Amino acid sequence: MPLIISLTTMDPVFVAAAFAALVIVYRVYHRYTRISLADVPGPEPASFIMGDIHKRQRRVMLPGFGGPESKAFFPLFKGCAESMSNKWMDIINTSKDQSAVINVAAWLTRATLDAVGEAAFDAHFGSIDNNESALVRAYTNMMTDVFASLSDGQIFFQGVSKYIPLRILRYLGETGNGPRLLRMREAGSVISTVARQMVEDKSEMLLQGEGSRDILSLLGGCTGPFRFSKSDRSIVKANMDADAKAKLTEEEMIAQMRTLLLAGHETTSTTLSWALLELAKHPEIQSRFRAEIRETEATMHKRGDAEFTIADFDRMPYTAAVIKEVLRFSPAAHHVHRYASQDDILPLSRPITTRFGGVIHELPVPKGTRIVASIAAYNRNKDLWGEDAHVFNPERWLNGAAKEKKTTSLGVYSNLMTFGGGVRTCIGWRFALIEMKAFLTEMVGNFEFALTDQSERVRREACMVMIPTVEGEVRNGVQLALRVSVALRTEKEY
Ligand code: HEM
Repeated sequence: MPLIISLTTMDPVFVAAAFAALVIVYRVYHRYTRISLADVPGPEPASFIMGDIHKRQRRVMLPGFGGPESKAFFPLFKGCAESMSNKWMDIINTSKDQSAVINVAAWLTRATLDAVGEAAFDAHFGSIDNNESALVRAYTNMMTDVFASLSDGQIFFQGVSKYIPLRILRYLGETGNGPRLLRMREAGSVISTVARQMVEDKSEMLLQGEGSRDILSLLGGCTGPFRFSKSDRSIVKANMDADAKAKLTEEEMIAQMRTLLLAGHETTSTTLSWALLELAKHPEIQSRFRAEIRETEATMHKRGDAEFTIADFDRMPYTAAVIKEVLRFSPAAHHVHRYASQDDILPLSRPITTRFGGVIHELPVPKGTRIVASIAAYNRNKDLWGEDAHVFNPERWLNGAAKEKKTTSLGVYSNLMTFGGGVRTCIGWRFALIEMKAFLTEMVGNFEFALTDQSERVRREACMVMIPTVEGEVRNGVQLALRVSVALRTEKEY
């Protein structure tokens, strides 16, 4: 009571000032005693937003990327790999010493573009035969032309772009005339035209009852979440008749196709390129890998088959180990972005020392926080992968070392972060695995890969994916030149 009485007799200005001072003291006390993300040392983040639109679009596409669907594409991937290796064989046969220096990364970009075209859209781009088509020209070196070697000004703009309203950013993207923007718009326009044409062609085919197993057919055909209506001549319009929760507008469909075309070939070709570089650096690993391929071919011939089947891979543990190690060691996408949609607290597997010397065991993540999660750092974290985390060593997948230290279980495949994780996990990860098996067994079965004088200068250039380039020659785009020769077979191995 005496306190209340004395407060009521005090000068109100003094009371207000005292109250404000108390609030400030409390705020300062709270700021320095509470754990804050701001105290954790780390880089500045950026992000994109999750939401219902994403959920709906993903639900529409998911049926096309299941296990059986991806496995069914194996012969098709093998066909694309064979077309490429036939071309390499021609180059080698016409060279003087039965070997040739080939920019394997550039070939793989085109071969995997053909593979995603056939599998996802039942479209025959013919990129392996014709590297001058509009689509191939649109994609060739697009990532390095647009994203490589940014100037200080461009990096600064990227940093501040998160404070600029989306509408203004879009306007700048549509009207700006810098060479990178022009390149991106030109490529985008070619790719959209091809996508629209594919939708039209597929609509016509489905009308004729010729839908196949490709993803576009699943979107517009009878096995997907949409029903193709004969009274309507377009997949997109048919899709508009479908359940409102699971429909794509025309623009969304074209956008999805553009995403699939890009995400479905740059990532796989890049990973395959890094695989070949590691095999060239480690001839003993390459030989062991080839020996397993030969052994499987022998079994296959014995039973009267001429081609690998998907089941053969279950008997190829070293192949699986090489692929896992490539995915760990050289993840195509080096980081993913997240945006916290609600307040959360992350428990830490290892305490962090804050910038003020405090030790924290959990991390508050306030709503709205932008997060950059490093795939490359997770995949080479010594706590998880051991002291040799920075060494390319497929053996770790066979001797149990890869599993030994795991306290976490992350992602969709072998505790690797390569395909991301959670609601935005790579939709095409099974597709990619089957494709990589098809390409690697074809390439390593037929060819030997060795380093060249240029190999020392090969660098990963972060252009959304880690593109192989040559130091000092980034403007020349994707480059990974290896010496390729025919892998000899003994009499018995034919
Ligand atoms: C080795 C090959 C591949 C790698 C390393 C890879 C990696 C990734 C990563 C890291 C993400 C982001 C996940 C996240 O934010 O958490 C992603 C998303 C995506 N990937 Fe892949 N990817 C590969 C192959 C493919 C293929 C072959 C396709 C399609 C044919 C594909 C289609 C997509 C799509 C559509 C998304 C967006 C998914 C969503 O936001 O829901 N990817 N991929």
